[in-house]
Amino acid sequence: MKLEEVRKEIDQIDEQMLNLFLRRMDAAAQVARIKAQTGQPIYNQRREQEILDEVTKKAGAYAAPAKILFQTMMDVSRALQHNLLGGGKELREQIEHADAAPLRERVDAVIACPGTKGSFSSLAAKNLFPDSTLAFYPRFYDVFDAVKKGEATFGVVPVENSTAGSVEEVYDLLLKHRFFIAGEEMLPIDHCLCGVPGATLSSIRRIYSHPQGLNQCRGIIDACSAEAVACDNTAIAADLVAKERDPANAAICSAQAAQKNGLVILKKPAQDIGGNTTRFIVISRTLIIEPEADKISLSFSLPHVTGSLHRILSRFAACGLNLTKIESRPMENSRFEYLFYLDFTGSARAKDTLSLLCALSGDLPEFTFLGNYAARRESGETADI
Ligand SMILES: O=C(O)C(=O)Cc1ccccc1
Repeated sequence: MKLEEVRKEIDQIDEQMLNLFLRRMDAAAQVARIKAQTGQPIYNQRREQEILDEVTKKAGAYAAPAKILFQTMMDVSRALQHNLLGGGKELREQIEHADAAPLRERVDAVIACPGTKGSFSSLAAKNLFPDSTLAFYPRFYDVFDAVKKGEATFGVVPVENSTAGSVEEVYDLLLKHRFFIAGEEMLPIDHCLCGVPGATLSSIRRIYSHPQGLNQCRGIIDACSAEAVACDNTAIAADLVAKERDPANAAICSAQAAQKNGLVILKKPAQDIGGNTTRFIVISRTLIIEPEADKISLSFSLPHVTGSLHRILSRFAACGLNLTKIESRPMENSRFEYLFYLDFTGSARAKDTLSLLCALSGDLPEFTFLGNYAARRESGETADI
């Protein structure tokens, strides 16, 4: 057979398959109606397993790809059924009625920031909320607590850095509180190594900073043969060094934190790798979706079944949504079970995306829609304090 002839045959098979697929979807829709009348759940694990076992038995050498094909068909059928039965109704209403007022215009908002004046988080907060009031809390934990108690409208916390990676503590707090993400900021981070007047690179014995700062500046810490001492925050480290007045102490912090405390800069930039950038998020108790929102965050857990993550990701890909970040964190009180945290490009207000989110909310254990917000590129600017 010539290539042209085989292609013709494939076209004919595809046409038949498409017709059969459409008939299968119509049948799945009828099942949804019957299940609604009889009050049966959409997901019937035993029946799905029986179908897969039968396919595997009959497909011979193609057992593995046939299983993927049938599993995917059952996934999309289930999504259709969830949508027909109004699954995820609450989520749909929440998204459709989300507050759309831009963050920058919320001048009455109080923004909880970790550390003290001059912390990198506060610089990110100033970029996001130029006219709002900042309130400082020592640790990330306290920022979440302030938002929970309503002391602050929003919180701004770092989630990942281009050199040091994810800030796991913040992911754990976010997944625990299930707050919404209302915005993000990409801040270029230029660390300063600084000490009290009179301190020099050779007088330094201890270097204080947040673990993220210490991890981003390993080279200079080793070059000074100094002890790395972890603090709650880079700006708190600068306050401490100024208070102790010991030329053996130094801090890794922002230029603003150094200046505020009258410290002298011994090395800038102090980080190991150029292009050092941290991504910060805005946490909120209420759902805010700004008009230009183009990034979606969500979390869920997955059953220990082969290919379960792949199956979910392929459903996002089918909607044209691109995965930009995935993180897995151990679940509290369950050994070796994980919560997955995902970021995608996309708008929750787009019809197909909203349908997918609603279907997943009925289908996945522990599903949480964490927000839809405007993705930031690097601004190249650090705010003044
Ligand atoms: O906000 C700060 O200053 C922190 O201590 C957290 C941090 C540390 C390093 C880079 C970005 C944020």
